[in-house]
Amino acid sequence: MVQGNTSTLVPLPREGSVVIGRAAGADVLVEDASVSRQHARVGVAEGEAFIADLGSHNGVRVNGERVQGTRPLDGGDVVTLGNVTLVFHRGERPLPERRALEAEGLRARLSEELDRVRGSGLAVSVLALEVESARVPQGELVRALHGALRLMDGVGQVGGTLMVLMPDLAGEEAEAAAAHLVSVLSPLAGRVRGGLASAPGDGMQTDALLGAAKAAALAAEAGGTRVSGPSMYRLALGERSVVVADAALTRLFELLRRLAASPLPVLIHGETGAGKENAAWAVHHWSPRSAQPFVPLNCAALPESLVEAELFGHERGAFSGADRARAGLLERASGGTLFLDEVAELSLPIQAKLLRALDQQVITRLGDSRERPVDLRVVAATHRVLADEVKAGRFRQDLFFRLSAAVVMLPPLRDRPRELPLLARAFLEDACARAGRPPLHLSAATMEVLGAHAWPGNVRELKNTVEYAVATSPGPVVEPSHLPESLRAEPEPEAEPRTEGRAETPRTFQNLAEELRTLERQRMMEALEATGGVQTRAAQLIGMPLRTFAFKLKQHRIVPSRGRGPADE
Ligand SMILES: Nc1ncnc2c1ncn2[C@@H]1O[C@H](COP(=O)(O)OP(=O)(O)OP(=O)(O)O)[C@@H](O)[C@H]1O
Repeated sequence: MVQGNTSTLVPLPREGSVVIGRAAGADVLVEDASVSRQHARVGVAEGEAFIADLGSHNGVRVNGERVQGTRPLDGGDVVTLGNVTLVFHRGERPLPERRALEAEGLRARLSEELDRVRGSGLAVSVLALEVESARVPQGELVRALHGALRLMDGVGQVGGTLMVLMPDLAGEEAEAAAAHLVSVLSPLAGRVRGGLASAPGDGMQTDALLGAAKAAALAAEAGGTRVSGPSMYRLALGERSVVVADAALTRLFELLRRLAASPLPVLIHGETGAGKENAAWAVHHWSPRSAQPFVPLNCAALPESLVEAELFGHERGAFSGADRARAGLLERASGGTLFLDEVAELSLPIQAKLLRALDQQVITRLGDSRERPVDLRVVAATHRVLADEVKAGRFRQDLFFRLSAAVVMLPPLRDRPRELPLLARAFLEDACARAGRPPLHLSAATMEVLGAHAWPGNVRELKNTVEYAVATSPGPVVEPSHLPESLRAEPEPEAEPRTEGRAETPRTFQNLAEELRTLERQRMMEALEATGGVQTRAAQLIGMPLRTFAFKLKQHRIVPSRGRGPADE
C-alpha cells in the first residue's frame, strides 16, 4: 500500500477477504480523507484474488479503470482508492509479469497521478523510451524493464513509444531512475533514447506531459536521457531566442524559415502580445539581409502628426522643431527589414505614401523634393483581420495585396498548451537571473492557475505575470497567492439576496492545499532548527516518516543548516 512516499506490505488471507477503509473497524485502516469509511473489499476465493467497491465516494480503479461491483485482480495490478495506491502482489510466486497498459489506460493512470499531485504536492515523472530496433517485441522490452521498476510504476505504449510513469519521483531522483532504465534496455534494443518530463514543472495536463517526454526523447543522445525544459525548446535566433514547442508553432517557424529565403513581404496575423515581433525577427534573421538593420515600427504607438516624418524622414526646417535633417525609418531599414507592427492603424493618406514607396522603392523626405532609393523587405503584422478592414474601407486594397504575398497566423497562447509551462519557466529563470536571486519553482497549484487562465494579453501578459510573481514571492516556490489578483479571481458568483446583518466584505479564502503546503514547510524548518539540523529527530518531532521527511526536504527545497542527513546520524 503506497501512501505519499511510504509503502506498507499488507498480507491477504489464503482464503477470505479484508475490508479497507477509514472506519475504526476496517481490517486495513487507511487514514486518508479521500478514502471512504468502508471503501473496498479485497480477498481470495478459490485461489483467485478479487476487489469490490463497497459503494465508496471516490471509487476504486484498477490500472486506471473504474471498478463497477467486483473484478478479479492479477499480479502487478495497480489499484487506487482516492489518493492511496495499492499494488497487488502474489507473494508465493515469482514476481508477477508486468502488463503493459494500452494508451488509454496509461493516460487514465497518469491523469489519476496528476490528481494526486494536485492533492498532495508530490510529483510524477513520465519517461519516454525510444528504441532504435523495431524488431524487439514490446513484451520483451517490458519484461526487461520489469526488475528495474518499482511496483507502483506504470508502463505502457503511446503512439509507438514506450512510456514509464514514475509516481513521486522528480528532479535528480527521476533522472537517476531514467538513466538506469535506459541502460537496462540498451543491450537488448540497440540505441535507446530517454526523455523525461515531470509534473508540475512541465505542466499538469496528460497529453502535454506525454508530448514533452516524447519530444525530449527525440532530442536525446543515443544511450542518454534528455530532461524536458525550456532550454530544450529555445530556438536561437542571433541576439534573440524564442521558445517554440507546440506543433502549430514549430510548423509556423519552419514556414517562416522557408519564406525568409525569398524576398516576399510577409503579413503576420496574431493577437496582441502573441509574439508577432519575434516572428518578424525570425524572418529577418534567417534572410540574406540578416547582417543589415531590422527596424521595427509600432504604427499604433505614434501620433498621426509624427508618423509621416518617422517613416519618411525630413529635411532641416521642414516643420517647426525640425532643426536638423533626419533619415526616416524606411531609409534606415534600407538593405534590411522593415517591421510594421499594427499596420492596420495607419491612416489612409499614409497608406498611400507607403504604397508608393514600396512599389517604386524610393522615398522623399518631408521638406525635400529629391527621391532617394531604398531597398526594403517588409514584414507587417496586425491583430485585426486585414481583409475585413479592406471591406470596411479603412485599409487600401492595393497596399493589402502589396503586403500580403505570404500570410501567416500566429496562434494565441491559450491554444499553445505545451508552450505555456515552458514559457513560464523560461521567463522565471530569466527574471530570477536578472534579479540576482536563486531560481524559483512553480507549484502544482500555480501551474493549474496559469493553465486555466485565458491569457488575453498572450505571451506578454504571461511574462509580466511571472515578473510580478518573482517580485512578490519570498521563494523558493511560487504559489497562486504570488500571482496578480486578476489571475486568482474566481468567476463572479451568482448574485445572492443580501440577508440582514450580513458582513459587507466577504471573507477571502486561500487555496487549502497551498495553505497546508506552506504550513508543512514552515513546521519542517522549525523542527530542523530545533534539532540543529538533525533530520531523524526533526522528522520525529513532527511525526513524519523519515523517508517522507527527506523527500519533502527536496520538494520544498529546504537546505538544512548543518546539512546532516540520516546517513550521518
Ligand atoms: N515564443 C516566445 N519565446 C520567448 N519569448 C516570447 C515568445 N513569444 C513572445 N515572447 C515575448 O513576449 C513579449 C511579447 O512578444 P511580441 O512583442 O513579439 O508580441 P507582439 O505580438 O508583437 O505584440 P504587439 O503586436 O501586441 O506589440 C516579448 O517580450 C517577447 O520577447
